[in-house]
Amino acid sequence: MLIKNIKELFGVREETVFLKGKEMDSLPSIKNAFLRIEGDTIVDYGQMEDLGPQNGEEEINAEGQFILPAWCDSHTHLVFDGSREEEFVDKIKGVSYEEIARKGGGILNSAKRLQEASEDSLYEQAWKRLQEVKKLGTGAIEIKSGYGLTVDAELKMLRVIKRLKENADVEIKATFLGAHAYPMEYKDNHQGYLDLVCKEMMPKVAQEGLAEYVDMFCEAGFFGLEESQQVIDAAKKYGLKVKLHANQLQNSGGVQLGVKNGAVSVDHLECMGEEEIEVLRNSDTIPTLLPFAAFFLRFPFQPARKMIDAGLGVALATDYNPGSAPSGNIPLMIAMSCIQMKMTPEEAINAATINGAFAMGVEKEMGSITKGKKANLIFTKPIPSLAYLPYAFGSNSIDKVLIKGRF
Ligand SMILES: N=CN[C@@H](CCC(=O)O)C(=O)O
Ligand SMILES: [Zn+2]
Repeated sequence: MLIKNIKELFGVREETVFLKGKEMDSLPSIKNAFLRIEGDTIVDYGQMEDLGPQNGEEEINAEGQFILPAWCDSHTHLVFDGSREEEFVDKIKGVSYEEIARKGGGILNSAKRLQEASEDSLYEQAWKRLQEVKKLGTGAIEIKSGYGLTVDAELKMLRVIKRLKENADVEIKATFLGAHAYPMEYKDNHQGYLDLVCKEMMPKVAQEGLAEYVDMFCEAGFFGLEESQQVIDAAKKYGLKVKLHANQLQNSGGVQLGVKNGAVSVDHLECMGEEEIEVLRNSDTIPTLLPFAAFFLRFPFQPARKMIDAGLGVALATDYNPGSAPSGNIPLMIAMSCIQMKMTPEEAINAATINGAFAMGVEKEMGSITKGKKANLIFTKPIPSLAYLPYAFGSNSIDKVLIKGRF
């Protein structure tokens, strides 16, 4: 397939490197470009004037359109049953997120529903969500368990993710999040639940190859530092990589714990001090910001500007889940990051493409326009500039999406 007359092709990179600090503000591009695809792979690109002889391949005219690499959403909870808008209304009326959780709402509410739902129903609901985010440009997505909280229900969730993986063209990575919340029956027996997660669930997850990552909600009131360390130690034992939900509600030491243990990423980061930034600067752990959760729960937005100005590279992800971020709309998330966190459009796009790809281990195949990578592309409608994308935040500026060489 040959795509011709592209107004501007963005995210063109010969080399795949995680972008940090000032590098994040550059999104290399080619104006008046062509792009050649063979099967599911990008094989060539350049300026129209350098397009050599054509060989009767299928042609697409992208006149007036920009093309970008598809998004890599490195943090979602896409598999869940139903929705939680009654809690949304409670929050409007003044009940806090923690209060809702203490009364058995929140994560436990979703867990109760998920335990009762059939695997087929969960699969169908998640499949619909996947189709919805694909239309908005998502070409790779990480999905966590964590609404099961029993051996059977956690495995059921992970099998749903496995099925999605087998049937979807979007790239999917699975994460085991058994340590998401303590079920009511373990309220006074945390060690009992930790043993269940580490000694019963995790061996099965590893044995069936159901997840590549282990995550935990590392936060006072959920999994404390010592409790999270137990989960990390078990993950290491089973050869699973570590991610953490950290510093959402407090400066709880989650960032430091993640860095100390070589976590791939620490995610959320609403509560960040100088020390956390410094610790991250001296590590390979990726800070992943989840602005939808801050927005939806009316928390302060993550200090993206401060972090990037301090030389850090960040990834952005939606956190798509029924409780704190019921949306997987990356164009909206990019707009929010520009408007509320003062990221430039280039920084936000890099954070949701190449840096997101690193945060979910797909950087060799996705996240940029690079020869040999998958043809995962977003075609915009005719828009005046790249900045128009976040500027016109309520409009859908996406015309079509190509995933692995297919519309
Ligand atoms: N913070 C922990 N877990 C999810 C929300 C879970 C929920 O409220 O259902 C998150 O990433 O925001
Ligand atoms: Zn999350």
